[in-house]
Amino acid sequence: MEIDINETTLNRVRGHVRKYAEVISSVMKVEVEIVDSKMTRIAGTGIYKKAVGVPAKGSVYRDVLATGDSHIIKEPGKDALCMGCADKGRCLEKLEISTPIFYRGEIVGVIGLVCATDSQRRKVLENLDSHLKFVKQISEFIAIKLYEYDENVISKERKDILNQILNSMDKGVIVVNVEDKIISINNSAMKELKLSPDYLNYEISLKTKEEHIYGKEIYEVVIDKKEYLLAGKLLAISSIAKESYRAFIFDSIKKLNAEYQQISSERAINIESIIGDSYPMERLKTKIKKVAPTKSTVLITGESGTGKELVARAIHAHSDRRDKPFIAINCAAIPDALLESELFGYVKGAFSGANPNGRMGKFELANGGVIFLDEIGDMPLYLQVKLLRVLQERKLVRIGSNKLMDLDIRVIAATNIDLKERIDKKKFREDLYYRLNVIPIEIPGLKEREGDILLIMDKLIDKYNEALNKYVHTVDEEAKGLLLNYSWPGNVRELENTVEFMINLSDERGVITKEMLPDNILNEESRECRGNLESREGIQTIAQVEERLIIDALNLCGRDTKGKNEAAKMLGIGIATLYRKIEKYRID
Ligand SMILES: Nc1ncnc2c1ncn2[C@@H]1O[C@H](COP(=O)(O)OP(=O)(O)OP(=O)(O)O)[C@@H](O)[C@H]1O
Repeated sequence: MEIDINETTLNRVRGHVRKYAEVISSVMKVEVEIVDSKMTRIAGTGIYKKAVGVPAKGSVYRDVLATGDSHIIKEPGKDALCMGCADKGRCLEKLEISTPIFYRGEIVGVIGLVCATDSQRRKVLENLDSHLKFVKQISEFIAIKLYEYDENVISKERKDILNQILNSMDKGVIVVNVEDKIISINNSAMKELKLSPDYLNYEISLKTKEEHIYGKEIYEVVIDKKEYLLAGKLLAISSIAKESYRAFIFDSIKKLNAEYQQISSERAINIESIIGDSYPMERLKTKIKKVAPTKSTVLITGESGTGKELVARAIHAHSDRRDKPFIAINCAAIPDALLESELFGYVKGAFSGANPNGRMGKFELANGGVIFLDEIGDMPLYLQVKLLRVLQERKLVRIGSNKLMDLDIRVIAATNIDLKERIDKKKFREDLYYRLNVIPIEIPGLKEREGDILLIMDKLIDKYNEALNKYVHTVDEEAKGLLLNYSWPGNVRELENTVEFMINLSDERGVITKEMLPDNILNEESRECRGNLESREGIQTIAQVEERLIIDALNLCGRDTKGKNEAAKMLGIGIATLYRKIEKYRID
């Protein structure tokens, strides 16, 4: 519905005007013509029907439009108003009644009643009062129609404006009526939920999970059997109609889902998640409980897969920052060129190729909570300088900005390489080392706490029995011996992969036997045997064994990215560790 500015006000409701003209004509048994403010006939009955769209000539209508006064011309041709009329002398009308139509204080048209015969004239004059009232009433009805028309235009306009605003929002918006049907859905929501406008009127179920992420409530949303986990606000919208509406406003699902998963896994992790009752592990747990409530920086050291991240999360879970973010970043897994912006963020237009709106860095995301800087030993030197400054000043500046931001953050760093050795090689700053090493936590390798192997294995067997729908209840003595003797270079991560492997191979007897163990464990056994048999000659250094194992895994899985990922999994080490070792041993 668009307004044509050249159109007269009355013409906008011409359909209604024509109906009212017919109504007057049939009730009063007279002919009717209705003209607009430009004297053009909008409606006409009887002989005037053909003249619709044609300008009326009579001077009476012009006078009504000018003065706003009604006129009753009882003797057409003789009335003073007829003097200037072009049709004077040829006029066949017997009686003419002209009534103005007012709308918002303006005269927008005239209703003209014309009697062409004496009998019509007589009947109208007999009931003149009630007829005049009736026409005035119709004139008001027309004004009401004009009002409704304008209100319609205004509300459509408002709706259009609102839709434009909603569709330009990043947030998804879904409006739902009392019957839980979708009555409006914006572009962001359609994009995020992969829905089309056809989903209007579909039923939607919105149930709160009574959990929050960054202050937003998490909802389980179901539309057409599709389930989504969304975080946002559900607002009740009051309306003048009886019906009430609710608007669900939510954020980018992918982003929040990723954050949600991170947070929910963080929530689930606490000191109880650290399995092991060996002496070193008991000491570790006591230390975690002691240091968790402080704000001091922690440096966790330990081989790959010993549970450094697990310990960092447990510290977070037992600190008073447990409801604040825990943000982890692996400094070795992110290319140097990107690491700086990942850590510190950047402002709008900081560099080409960046998000045009700028981006928060991990430090900013972790503000108020904990940042976990994994594999800190791999951080390039120039970033170590920047990190040191952030740690000293507790202030942050995004790349491309000069605005200082206050940081209230606890730093937990971790490394599986010898930082002292890196310092000697001038690859790690000594001052940063001392800044980080306020509370050192060392996690022993799995082999050094053999007592934990069976305990952790038992828990993992339960986990994978459930996940893979199996029922393994025993590991036979021979397999147990091999597992206990194995060197576990990939530590708990490797043990977990091994358990998953064994449970996959298990049969309905539910007993793990030697045949179900992965090759690397069996191979190590045969190498050990060979070593024994051939005495000192057969002994290799750990590094040699490690290099051999990596080459074997790469030969088996391939050297492309997918192959390397598989090889890392098979070896029980992280992908970043694998890359580092490939570089260390110069494996092609
Ligand atoms: N004591 C433990 N009890 C239970 N699970 C453990 C334990 N230690 C490690 N894990 C599990 O082993 C896997 C590897 O642990 P995590 O990622 O914390 O090791 P990491 O030392 O940080 O490894 P990387 O140096 O390769 O990053 C995770 O699935 C973790 O839950």
